[in-house]
Amino acid sequence: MVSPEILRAIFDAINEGILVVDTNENIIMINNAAAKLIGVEKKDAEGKNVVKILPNTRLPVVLRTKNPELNQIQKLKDTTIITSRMPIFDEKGDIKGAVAIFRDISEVKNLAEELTNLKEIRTLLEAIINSTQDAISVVDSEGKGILINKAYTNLVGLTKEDIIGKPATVDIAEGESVHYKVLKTRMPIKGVPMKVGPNKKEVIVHAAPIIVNDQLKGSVAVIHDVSEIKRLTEELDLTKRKLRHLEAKYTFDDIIGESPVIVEAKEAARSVALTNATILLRGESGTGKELFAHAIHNSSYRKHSQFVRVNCAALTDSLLGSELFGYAEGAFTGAKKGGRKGLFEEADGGTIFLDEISEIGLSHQAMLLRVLNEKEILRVGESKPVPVNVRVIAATNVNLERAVEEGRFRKDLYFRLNVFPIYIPPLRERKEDIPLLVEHFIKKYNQEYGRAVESIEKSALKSLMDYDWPGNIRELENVISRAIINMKTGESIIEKKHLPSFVGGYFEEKLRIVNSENLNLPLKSLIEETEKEAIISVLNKTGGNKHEAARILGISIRNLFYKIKKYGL
Ligand SMILES: Nc1ncnc2c1ncn2[C@@H]1O[C@H](COP(=O)(O)OP(=O)(O)OP(=O)(O)O)[C@@H](O)[C@H]1O
Repeated sequence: MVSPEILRAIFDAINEGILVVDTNENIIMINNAAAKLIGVEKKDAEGKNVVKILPNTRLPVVLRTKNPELNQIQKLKDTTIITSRMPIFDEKGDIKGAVAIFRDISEVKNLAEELTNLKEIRTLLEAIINSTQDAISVVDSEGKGILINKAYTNLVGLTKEDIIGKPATVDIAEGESVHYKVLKTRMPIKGVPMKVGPNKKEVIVHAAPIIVNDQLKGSVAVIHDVSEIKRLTEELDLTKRKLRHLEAKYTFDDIIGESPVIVEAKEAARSVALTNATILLRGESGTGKELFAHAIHNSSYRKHSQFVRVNCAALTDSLLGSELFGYAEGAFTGAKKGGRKGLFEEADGGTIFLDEISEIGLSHQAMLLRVLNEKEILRVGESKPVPVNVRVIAATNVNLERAVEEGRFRKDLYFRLNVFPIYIPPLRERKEDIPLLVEHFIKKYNQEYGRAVESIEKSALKSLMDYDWPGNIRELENVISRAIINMKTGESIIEKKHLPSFVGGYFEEKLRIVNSENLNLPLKSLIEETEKEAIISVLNKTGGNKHEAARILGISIRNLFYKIKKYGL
C-alpha cells in the first residue's frame, strides 16, 4: 500500500492542479499546482467550502448531478485554464465527493493566437503578392523555390508545381540564377537581364536577400517583363526613323510665289542645288525653309538617296548627340547592343536637313564642324572615325550673328555654314504672293477635305492682304484650311465671316468671347483660342522675334516653337 504521504507528494509533484471536495463541498485535498493557480495557501484552503475559495466553481453542480464535466475552458484570474470535473464514487456506487483537475493553457492559447495571427499575415501577404503586376519568386536559403505569385505564372509560364521545392535555376532559359548569386553574396542585385520560362520571355530581375535576425533565410526576386517595352521601343524607333525618312516630297514647282524676292531665292537655291555646297536657309518661321530644303535635295544628284530631317530644337542636347552621330555599344546606360548608327550615317550619300540649327549646344557644334571639315563622324563613345558623304542644309529663323556675338554659336561654324546663305523673305514682304498662295491652298484643302470651294471674296482677300502674317505662310495656310472647315455645305466662296478676327474676319469672335452663344463650347477650345491670341499679339509686338516672345510669355523657346506649330502660326 502506498502511504498517504507518498500519495500527497505525488499529487504535489503533478503539474495539473487537483482539487478534491467531499459531498459537503468542503475541500479535502488541494495540490501545489491548484493552490498556485487559484492563488491560495494550501492550509487556508483545506477544510473550507470550495465556493468560498472559488465562487464560480461548478463542483457543487457535479456533486448534485453526478455527471462529469470534461475539458471546459474557462478564465481563472488572469489565466485561461482547461478543467475536467468528475464525481467520486465508492465501490457501492455512492457518491463520495468530486475532483477538479485543471491546467493553465494561457501559453498554448497565446501560441494558438499567434498562429492564427501568422496565418492572417500570411494570407494578407499572399493576397498582396498575388495582386501585384510584377512577378515575384522566393527561394529558401538553399535556393529551393518556396513561393511564386500569379503574375509570375502568367509571365514565366510555370506553375507552383514546377517551382516549389525545385532549384532556383528551373525557370531560367538564358542567364545565370540571380537567387544563387544573392544567396552567395548576401547582397541585393538590380536590373539583371535574362530570359525565363519555356517561352524565353525577356525580363529584368531585381533580387534581394531575406535576412531574419542576422540569418540568411532566402532570396526574393521581382521580375519585370521587358519584352513588351522592348517591342514598343523598337516600334517607336522604327516609326521615328520612318517619319524622318519621308522622302523629300517637294520640288521647286511646289514653292508658290512670283514676287521678285521669292523668285530670286528660288533661282539661288536651284543653282546651288547642283553643287555639294553646304546651304544655310534663313528666314522667319513658316516662310518655307523646309520646302526649300526638300526642293534642293530633289533637284540635286543626291535625289535618289536619303533626305533626313532633324529638328534640333525638338531634341534635348544629350539626345541630339547620339541621334546625329550615333553611339558605340555601352556608350551609356540603355545604349543598344552593337551601338547605333546616327542620322549622319543614315543620310550617307544623301542630304541632312538640320532645322533650327541655332538650338544645337556648343559641344555638338564642335562635332558638327568636324563633320563639315573632315567629312567624317565620331560615334558617341568611340574613337574611330567613320567617313560620311552627306550634304548639309541648315536652317535658322534667328539672328545667328547675334548668337555668335553672345557666344551661343561658334563663329567658325557660323562661317562654315554661311558659305551659301539663302534668305527666304517673310510673307509681309511679298504680299503680292498672297492671292496665288490662297488659290493654291484652296485647291490643296478641297482635295484633302473633299470640298468644292471655288475662290475667295474680294473683301476677304483684302483682309488677308492687310494682315502682317507673323506666322508667315504656315499661318496663311492654316487660316485657309480653317475657313474651309468653317464653311457650310453649299457655300463655295470664302467670305470674311469664315476668317478669324485677327485677320479682319469675325469667325473666331464667337469663339473668343464667352457669351451665351458659345457657352456650350468646350473649355479647351476657349483656352486654346485665348492662348493663340496671346502668342500672336506678343509675336507681333516683338516683330516675330521668338526668343523675346518666349521671354515675355514666360515659356521656354521649345515650348513656344511647339505652340507656334500647333496653332499653325
Ligand atoms: N512658297 C510656298 N508655297 C506653298 N506652300 C508653302 C510655301 N512656303 C511655305 N509653305 C507651306 O507653309 C508651311 C510651312 O513651311 P515650312 O515648314 O517649310 O516653313 P519653315 O520656314 O521651315 O518653318 P519653321 O522655321 O517653323 O520650321 C508648310 O506647310 C509649307 O508647305
